[in-house]
Amino acid sequence: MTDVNTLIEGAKSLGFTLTDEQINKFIIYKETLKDWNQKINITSIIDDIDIDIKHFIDSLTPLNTDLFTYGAKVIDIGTGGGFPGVPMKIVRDDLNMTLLDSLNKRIRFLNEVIDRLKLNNIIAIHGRAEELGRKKEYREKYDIAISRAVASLDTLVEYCLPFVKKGGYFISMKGPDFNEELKESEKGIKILGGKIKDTRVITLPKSDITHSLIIIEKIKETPTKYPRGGGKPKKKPL
Ligand SMILES: C[S@@+](CC[C@H](N)C(=O)[O-])C[C@H]1O[C@@H](n2cnc3c(N)ncnc32)[C@H](O)[C@@H]1O
Repeated sequence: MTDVNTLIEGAKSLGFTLTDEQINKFIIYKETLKDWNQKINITSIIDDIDIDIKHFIDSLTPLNTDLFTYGAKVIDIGTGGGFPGVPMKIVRDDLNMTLLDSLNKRIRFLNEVIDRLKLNNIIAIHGRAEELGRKKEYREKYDIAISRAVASLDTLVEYCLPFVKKGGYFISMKGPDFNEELKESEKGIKILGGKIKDTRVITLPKSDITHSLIIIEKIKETPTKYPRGGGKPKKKPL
């Protein structure tokens, strides 16, 4: 018998009462994750309770901001095994979700997850953020860009802010000590058309793990020369 209590109680303390259908989707997601993880490297977190807390519950924390309006168009950049995008989509079926990753084997895994969980209005795309962010079909088309554990914030703002519409938000999911990173990103945030709106520190339910959300509002269009190519966002952050 799969123990779903941690998931149910953790979600509840964030304000989400999971339906049987949603619980079932999390169970299938976890099975698929553990199964594929034996063949391809998706995550180093493999313990059942750890997956519930560090992947599933943690991924739901951004939904507690009031930014995710009904039907919002969201892109999860560097989604890996689908975090935070897939758990968010399980709980908020109305969201229009794009999952982006530069590793094609992870995209294949995500397509299987989308299929097995029968999720609609969600797509997994293969590409590098700094390349897709220059393309008309993706550039400034999203209400929210979100990213967890992909790069330092000064690099990440150049990956993510180009996708966000004016008036939308980039949410960076970080650890507890974000002040230094945030300071080093201030210049880039301004150049790319962003403005720091809020920072929130969250203790994950059923644990003593502290995480943070850095919320950046897009107040101006990103100048066309960004994101830069040739690996510059990473090698030489703004
Ligand atoms: C450490 S994993 C984190 C995955 C997931 N967000 C999580 O929190 O579990 C980082 C992921 O970002 C992807 N990635 C790194 N740089 C990227 C880029 N420039 N564009 C798109 N994806 C990228 C990697 O392929 C990898 O799957």
